[in-house]
Amino acid sequence: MLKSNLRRAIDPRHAKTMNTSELRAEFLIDDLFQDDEVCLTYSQYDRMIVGGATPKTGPLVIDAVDQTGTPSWLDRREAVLVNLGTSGTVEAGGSSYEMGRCDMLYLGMGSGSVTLSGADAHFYIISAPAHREIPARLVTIEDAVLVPLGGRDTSNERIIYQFVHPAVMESCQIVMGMTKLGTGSVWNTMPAHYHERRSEAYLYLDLPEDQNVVHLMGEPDETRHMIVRNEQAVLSPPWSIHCGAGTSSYAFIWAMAGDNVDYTDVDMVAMEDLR
Ligand SMILES: O=C[C@H](O)[C@@H](O)CC(=O)C(=O)O
Ligand SMILES: [Zn+2]
Repeated sequence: MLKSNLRRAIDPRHAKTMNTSELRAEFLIDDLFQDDEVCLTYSQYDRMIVGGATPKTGPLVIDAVDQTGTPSWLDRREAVLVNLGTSGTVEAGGSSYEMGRCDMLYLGMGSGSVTLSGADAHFYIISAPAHREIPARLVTIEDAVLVPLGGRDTSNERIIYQFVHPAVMESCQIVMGMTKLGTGSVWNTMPAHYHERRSEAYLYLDLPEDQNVVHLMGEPDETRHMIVRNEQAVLSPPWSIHCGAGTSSYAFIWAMAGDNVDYTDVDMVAMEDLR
């Protein structure tokens, strides 16, 4: 079964009036992984699709998705699938890909329907509009470019793994990777930034079931927080910071889409400017 829903783009003037449940309804996706379901959220922020697929008892197929208005969802889009379980298989464009944990599979425009299987697999899905065909590519953690950041004295020692990134491969809009915090480090993306030219989605993972991440969002001088659990995702509008602190160490998958694929094109926020 495939379920998809639409989320509208929220203006920051509206966002700052929202209470906890209103913020969560617009910006948190907490139902990505349901047995034998594909669950897609189509966001009007850069028309990113953020989803999950859990092929528990048999294969799942993604083909037509109402919100895209095309016969097959990748007719005018590209996608990246990440296996968060153990071994899993993805079939697309006449090829079959075996995926280990946290491998990322890039599928270009025109890949057609996608079949996902693996009783112990569950897949995180990101998609964005594309303007040309780029060949599919399986990117493993060995293929990723590592960027160490932060330090122990600021509780943010972490490694950025760039998977779908100009340093590794071409894409149309998607820039995507994973960040793992060192033991004892809890802060991600601090000092904070936003990027007016791209939207972003975070999926928190490797967080123990009884722990939380306090995710910070909002304009730099009007911040709000959401309490996030393991394997829940957050939509980050172009006007919003996106960072957080966990009650333990964790990792997260970040994915962006927008006007450029320049990872460094960010609007940094000075510590003293946060409110
Ligand atoms: O624009 C870049 C994204 O927000 C993330 O890659 C940031 C991140 O992983 C980190 O600082 O920990
Ligand atoms: Zn960012």
